[in-house]
Amino acid sequence: MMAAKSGNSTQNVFLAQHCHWNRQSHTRFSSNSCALRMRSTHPLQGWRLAWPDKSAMQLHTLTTHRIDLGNRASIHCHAAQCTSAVSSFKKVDFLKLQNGSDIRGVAVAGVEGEPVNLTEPVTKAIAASFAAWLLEKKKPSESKRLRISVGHDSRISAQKLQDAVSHGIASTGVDVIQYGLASTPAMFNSTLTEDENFLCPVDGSIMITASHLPYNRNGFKFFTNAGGLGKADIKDILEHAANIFEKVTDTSLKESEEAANAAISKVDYMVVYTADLVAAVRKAAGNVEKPLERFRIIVDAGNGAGGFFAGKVLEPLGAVTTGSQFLEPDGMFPNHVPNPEDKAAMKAITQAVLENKADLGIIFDTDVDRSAAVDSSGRELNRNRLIALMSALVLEEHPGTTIVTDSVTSDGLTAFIEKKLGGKHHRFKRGYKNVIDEAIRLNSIGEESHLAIETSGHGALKENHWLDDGAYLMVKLLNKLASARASGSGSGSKVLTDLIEGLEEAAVAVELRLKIDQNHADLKGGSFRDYGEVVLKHLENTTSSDPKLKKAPINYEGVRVSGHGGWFLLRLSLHDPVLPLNIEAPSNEDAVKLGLAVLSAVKEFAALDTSALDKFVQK
Ligand SMILES: O=P(O)(O)OC[C@H]1O[C@H](O)[C@H](O)[C@@H](O)[C@@H]1O
Repeated sequence: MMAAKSGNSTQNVFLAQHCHWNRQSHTRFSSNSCALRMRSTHPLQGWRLAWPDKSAMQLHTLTTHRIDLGNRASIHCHAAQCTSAVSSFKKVDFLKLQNGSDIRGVAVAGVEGEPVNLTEPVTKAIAASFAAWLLEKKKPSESKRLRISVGHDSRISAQKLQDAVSHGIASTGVDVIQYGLASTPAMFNSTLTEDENFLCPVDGSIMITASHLPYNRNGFKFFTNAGGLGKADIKDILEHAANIFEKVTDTSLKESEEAANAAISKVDYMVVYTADLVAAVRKAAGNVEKPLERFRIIVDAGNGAGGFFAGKVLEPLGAVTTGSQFLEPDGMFPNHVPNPEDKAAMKAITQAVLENKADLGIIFDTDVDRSAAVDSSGRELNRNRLIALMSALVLEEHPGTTIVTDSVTSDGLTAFIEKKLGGKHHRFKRGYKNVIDEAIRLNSIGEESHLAIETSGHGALKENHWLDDGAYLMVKLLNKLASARASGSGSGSKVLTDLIEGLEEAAVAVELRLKIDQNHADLKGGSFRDYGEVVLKHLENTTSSDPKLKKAPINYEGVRVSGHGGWFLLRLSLHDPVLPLNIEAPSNEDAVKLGLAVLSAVKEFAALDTSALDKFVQK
């Protein structure tokens, strides 16, 4: 099951340079107090982050640098003054690697215009910074060593980044538990599992993934047992990483690698994670060993990390999975983009379901935090339909509960949740972390919510620790199939399709992404966000004078307007210099009218590329 833990020889190497977080007091430690602390406490844990560079004797020449992090925190960096400390690494803009609550960058060279910025030294600095953040947060006693699990998806840069992450963590004196190929939700789960045989629970976890992005990208998601880290913490970690990075030398890097290998263990954690999923379905079916016997279920993992679902979850439950496709990890993603929002991906799983006469098809994104399904007739159960289906299941268990969704959900979905299912639809913002945090907030103020879900296929349930887990969403569907069969109330995926009967769907539903040229003079040196806000304000003013259009009374991002039997939403992208425009309407003609209303308001903005909208209204 796992490799034995090797020794702990990292400690001698990391004795010279110390960067530490001091969130409360902003106190500066003097050089002497730092040196004393180092000798009198556990050498590598506590408040310090040690990044390897020089020798212990350089402790005598420590100087302190303080970097302010606004009102959240400050970093104190004690760096030995030594000319050999001059890093041979190029300056890196660490904050550019932030992507909401994730870190994303280019890890593989070869794509024009996309230089590599997620190098191994950068990765090490980020991992070391996360470990330092964790040490500061958990404040472990001197006798306890913290541990961080590290997993990755199928990307071709996974191995090299896993090594770099491991070395970065180990350089702080924190133990590293490598899981190898894993899913994002499994990584979070490892902070909750209580099983010392698997070295669990871990104190923190890092998933190496860039979700559905192209092969040359990669990135990180971070977890503690409180869930995924938020934007503010990621920003702190990146700023701290930049500071660490500046102090790294070639020699220090090499030394750290040799020493760090000793702090690394390997565990097959997916065994635990998949056993939990299997147990959940068995339990829902009334403790039947093979509740999915005679079901034919096809999995499409898109050559990402989700292939385990066929052999390790469905088959033990009795399902036949022949016809499943793209289960082998392949970081070049040769078949289709692993993304349940992608048309080609949905077409591929639909075809496989129909060709194999399967009862159900299941598709995951690369790191399995998103998913969708296809019923036996080839009907896609993704986007609004998946939300409707999950809402139906959750509202059966929790009548009247609030369903939190992202902002691009349809009016038909609201009507379905509120009129047909008797729940409440709280349409919030785009972004999986936003919807999850909002559901948690609602519960904290007394409004019961059990489901936070996006049209992207991210969905999190209260019963599953608010973890957005594509595999768990699919387990909820399997539970329904299994329990319906056990109770004799139905067999096959019709049970699921029947649940969303009455969901009204617009004949036309499009998303057009209007780019903002960040270098355009019209920005007057300002940010694309400020520019986008001006565009949105102007659209809001223009549409308010059109009697055929009505602004949505409650709306949390962008401008959402009803009219011509449909609606549109123009908002700022969470990450890109883009204004995504969603339009839904009963006919193409109505959709064009809505498109024209937007176009007439935004066309005067010279830095906005409206070509997609121009084309759409000319149809
Ligand atoms: O704002 P957009 O560019 O449409 O991107 C929004 C999406 O970004 C990422 O993919 C997040 O994982 C999703 O949770 C989010 O919905």
